[in-house]
Amino acid sequence: MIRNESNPEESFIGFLQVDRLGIIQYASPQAEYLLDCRVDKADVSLMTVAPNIGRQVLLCMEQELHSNAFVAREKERDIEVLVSTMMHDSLPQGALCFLRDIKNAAEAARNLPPIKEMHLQFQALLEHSGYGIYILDGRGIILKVNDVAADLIRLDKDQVIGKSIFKLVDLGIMEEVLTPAILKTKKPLTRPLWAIKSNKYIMASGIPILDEQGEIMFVVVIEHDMTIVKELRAQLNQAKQVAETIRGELSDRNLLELENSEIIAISPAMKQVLTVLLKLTRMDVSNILITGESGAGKGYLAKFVHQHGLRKEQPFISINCATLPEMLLEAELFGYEKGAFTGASETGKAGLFELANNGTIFLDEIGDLPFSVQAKLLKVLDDGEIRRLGGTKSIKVNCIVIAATNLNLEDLVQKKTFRKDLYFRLNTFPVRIPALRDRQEDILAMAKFFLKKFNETYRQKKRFSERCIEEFLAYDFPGNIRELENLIKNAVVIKEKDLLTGILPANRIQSAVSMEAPPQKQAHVFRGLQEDLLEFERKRIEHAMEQFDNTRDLARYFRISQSSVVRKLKKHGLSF
Ligand SMILES: Nc1ncnc2c1ncn2[C@@H]1O[C@H](COP(=O)(O)OP(=O)(O)OP(=O)(O)O)[C@@H](O)[C@H]1O
Repeated sequence: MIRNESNPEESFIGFLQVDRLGIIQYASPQAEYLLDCRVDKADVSLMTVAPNIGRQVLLCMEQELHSNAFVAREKERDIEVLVSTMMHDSLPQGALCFLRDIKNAAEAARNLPPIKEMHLQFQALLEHSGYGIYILDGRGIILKVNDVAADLIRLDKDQVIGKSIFKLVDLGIMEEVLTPAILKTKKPLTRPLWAIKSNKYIMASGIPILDEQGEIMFVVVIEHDMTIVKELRAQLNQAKQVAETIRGELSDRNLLELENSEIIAISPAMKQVLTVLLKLTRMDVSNILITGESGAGKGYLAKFVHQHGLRKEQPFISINCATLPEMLLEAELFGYEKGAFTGASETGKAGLFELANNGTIFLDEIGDLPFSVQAKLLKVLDDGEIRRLGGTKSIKVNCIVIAATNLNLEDLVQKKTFRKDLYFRLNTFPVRIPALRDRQEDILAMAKFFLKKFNETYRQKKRFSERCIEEFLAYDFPGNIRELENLIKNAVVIKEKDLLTGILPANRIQSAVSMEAPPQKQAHVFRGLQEDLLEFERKRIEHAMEQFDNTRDLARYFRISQSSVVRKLKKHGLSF
């Protein structure tokens, strides 16, 4: 509002601050220009430099008016004055005076709002901005303070206006404040403060207003109540925790969605494995070591990790470390430059790590990795860099590494055929897949899944007999899922009859089924005679159906009529 340009003649508004005796505390260059004086020493009275104005200002304080406006003639100028009294305990402590030359003002009136209007605007801004506002002079005396600021420190405005901020802090009336630091450094400052009395968290910004000499005229401090922001931050943290929980639940939901996919996981043990793998894929972590017996699904799950991860659009490169001799394996993994070895291609070749860049590389049978290649693999894991055979420059690669083995790597480390440091690097996220025999719930689901798959592939309508299912559950599946898959594929293709029986290796199944016998007898104790007879009848018919393929032969075998055979087949849901 005060135009503070270097040439006072171009300014319209002068500003003065006097104490309650009319001694000038501060005069802006504009005020000095209008009153034709210099206030550079102490104790200059307004009555001396501008008696007509001084008289009216003192009168205003005497009469305890909050503000007044008048026109007075000084030094052949008609000067319009707006007085704003600084009150303390309802007593005037001094006054702020805004001055302007009416003649100039008339000329400028087209551009400037009347001084009273400006004052009103200033007051409105002060009181209704929503921020706490202090205005202090260059000595730290509080000139103005609005209701919001007073409320934040739980004091009346009159208790602080006209007082030194230093004294108020010394007396413990106000707590930590910004102004002393700003007066010292003459620099703006923003700091969080804690208003103990109102229990509010405040963000305070103080700005020094400097005069032409670089001295502080005022300090304006604006306070923003951040309590709500703090509360919102607490709510946000709470929301984040909820989101984390939901994310955890989502991985369970993902498991549900997987029920429709080609991955079978009914048993709690397998569900746990999938939950862990889903977490790892979501976090895009590398160095996952999958262990488990041969055929348990290690390769299948490695692919699953890739397909459900952030890199699913990128390559999935798989290599069996047991199938290639040392030199070739090294060339496969890291590539080679032309002429690197006898028989090397003329152009050189990129290695699998390069091909898997940004995607996933799956190192199957990692326990069989030759010792010399282990050191090179360790370097890739540590530095994310490879060097082609015969090459000199390092190439950066960024891929998820998943390794798998059915060997016990710790044993290999003991036997010194596997590097300990590599084992620790690869084993960052170990996942053990349980053997199929240890997840009974999955056996039937898998069996049904493979039967449906191969029936579709080979256009068959094969189905399992009851005995077949009992045998599955009693069998120990040394070859795990791969064995089950192959057995069913074989049976679907080879067996003549649609009702599948005896598809497991005969020598192993005998003992397995007989071992299961006692609990079954136990179960019979609780069944009625009728149910037992029905089950006996069904089993006999199923056995007979393995030897005969029409109802006529069955009738002859059981020595009953053909129509009785048809009725019984229908009753048990059986057919040829
Ligand atoms: N969870 C599963 N759901 C459906 N099919 C599966 C599942 N896990 C494995 N399979 C099937 O089982 C077969 C064997 O799996 P995989 O080759 O991944 O076993 P592996 O543990 O890697 O065996 P190896 O140690 O001999 O390499 C695969 O052909 C796949 O079709």
